[in-house]
Amino acid sequence: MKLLFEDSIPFGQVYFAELGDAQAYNWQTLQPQDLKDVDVLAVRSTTRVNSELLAQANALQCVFTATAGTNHIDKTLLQSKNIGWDSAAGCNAVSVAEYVLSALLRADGDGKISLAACKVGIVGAGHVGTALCRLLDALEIPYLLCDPPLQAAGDVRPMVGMEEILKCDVISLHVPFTRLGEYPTAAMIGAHELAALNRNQMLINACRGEVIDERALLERMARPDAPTLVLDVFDNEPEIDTAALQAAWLATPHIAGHSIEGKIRGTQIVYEKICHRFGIAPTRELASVLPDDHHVDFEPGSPGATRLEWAKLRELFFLVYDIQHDDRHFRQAMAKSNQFSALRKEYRIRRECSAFRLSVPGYTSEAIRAQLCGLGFHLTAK
Ligand SMILES: NC(=O)C1=CN([C@@H]2O[C@H](COP(=O)(O)OP(=O)(O)OC[C@H]3O[C@@H](n4cnc5c(N)ncnc54)[C@H](O)[C@@H]3O)[C@@H](O)[C@H]2O)C=CC1
Ligand SMILES: O=C(O)C(=O)[C@H](O)COP(=O)(O)O
Repeated sequence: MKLLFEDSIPFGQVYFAELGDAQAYNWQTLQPQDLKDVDVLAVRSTTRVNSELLAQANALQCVFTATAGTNHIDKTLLQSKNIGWDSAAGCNAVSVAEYVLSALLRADGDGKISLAACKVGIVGAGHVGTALCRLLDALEIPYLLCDPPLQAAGDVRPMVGMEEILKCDVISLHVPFTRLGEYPTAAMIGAHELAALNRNQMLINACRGEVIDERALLERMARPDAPTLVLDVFDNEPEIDTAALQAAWLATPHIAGHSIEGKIRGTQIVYEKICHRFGIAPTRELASVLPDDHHVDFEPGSPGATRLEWAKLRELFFLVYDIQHDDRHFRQAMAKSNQFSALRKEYRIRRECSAFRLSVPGYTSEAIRAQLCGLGFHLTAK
C-alpha cells in the first residue's frame, strides 16, 4: 500500500510505516502529481481535498482525516470518484472542552462573568458539546443544549432553540461548518443573533470561523455594549483579518483541539480505520506514544470543605491549560507578521487533565474528590 500522510500528523511515521510505503508531505508544498499511485491519503484540516488536488490521483482508494472537522474534504467529489473517506470523530473533544473551561475560569477571575451564577448555552451537542457538559456537570454549572439534528434523531437530552441559547450568560459554539442540508451552520450567528447579545454575555467560537458572519461580528464588536468575545477560529484561515483578533478579548490560532492527547488520538483512530479497511490487525496503542503523566501535590482547601473554591480551581486548572498564555503568544507573534500557520505547526506540548495525577490529603471530602475526578484528574493519596 502506498500511503501519503500530512507531516503534522504526530507519530505518522511510527504508525503508518508498518502499513506499507508511507511518506510524509507538507500541505504548503503538496502538488497534484504527488498523489500519483497513492492508495491512501491521511490528512489534517490544513489539506484541502478538492478536485484540484485529486486531478492526478489515479489509484486513491480512501482519504482519512486525523481531525474532528471534515469541511476541508469535498465529500461529493470523493463519492463521485468512488473514493472512501473517514474522520477521527471525537479525537479532540476533551481538549476543546478544556479550552472552553479555561476561558470561563479566566473570565470569572477577571469579573467578566460569575461562574457561581452563570448559565452556558451550548450549540452543537456532539462530541465536544458533550465533553463540555461533563466538565460543567462536575462543577455544577448549569447549561442548555441546542442541537436540532440530534433532537430530530431522537437524542433524549433536553434541547432548546437558539432564542433560549442567546439569553445564556455564555454561548459556546460546537457545530460543524456546513453550507448544505437541513441544518446549515454557515453564518448561523449573524447580525440578528449578535444584536441579541449584550456586554454581560460571552460568545466563544472554537468550531469554525465561518459559523459566525465575521463582518457582522466586527460591526457588533465596535459598539460599546458588545459581548466578551473568545475566538479560536477565524474566517479565511490562515489569512485572517486581524481586526477579529483585536475585537476578541481572548484569541488563539485554532489550537483548541491541540492537546497532545487530542492530536495523537487522531493518529490512532486513523491508523485503526486504515487497518480495518485493509484487513490488517492493529498493533499500535495510544499509551505507548503518550508522554509520562505529571504528578502534582494539590491542597484542595480546608478539612471539611465540600466544594472547590473557584480560586483554587483556577490555580489548579491553569497548571493544565491557561488560555491566556496562548492568547498573549498569538498577539505578540501576529504583531510582527502573520504567523498563524507557524504557531499552529509549532504548538507547544499541552496535556489534558487526565495526564495529571493529583496527590490530595486524606481529609479531602468525597464531594471534592468527585469534582476533581469529574474534571478528568486522577487522584492519589498523599
Ligand atoms: N478548534 C478546534 O481545534 C476544533 C474544532 N472542532 C470543530 O468543532 C466541530 C464540532 O466537533 P465535534 O463535537 O467533535 O463534532 P460532532 O459531529 O460530534 O458534533 C457536532 C454536533 O453539531 C450538531 N449540529 C449540526 N448542525 C447544527 C445546527 N445547525 N445547529 C445546532 N447543532 C448542529 C450535530 O448534530 C452534532 O451533534 C467540528 O466539526 C469542527 O469543525 C473540533 C475539534 C477541534
Ligand atoms: O479536529 C478539528 O476539527 C480541528 O479543528 C483540529 O484541531 C484542526 O487541527 P489541524 O488539522 O489544523 O492540525
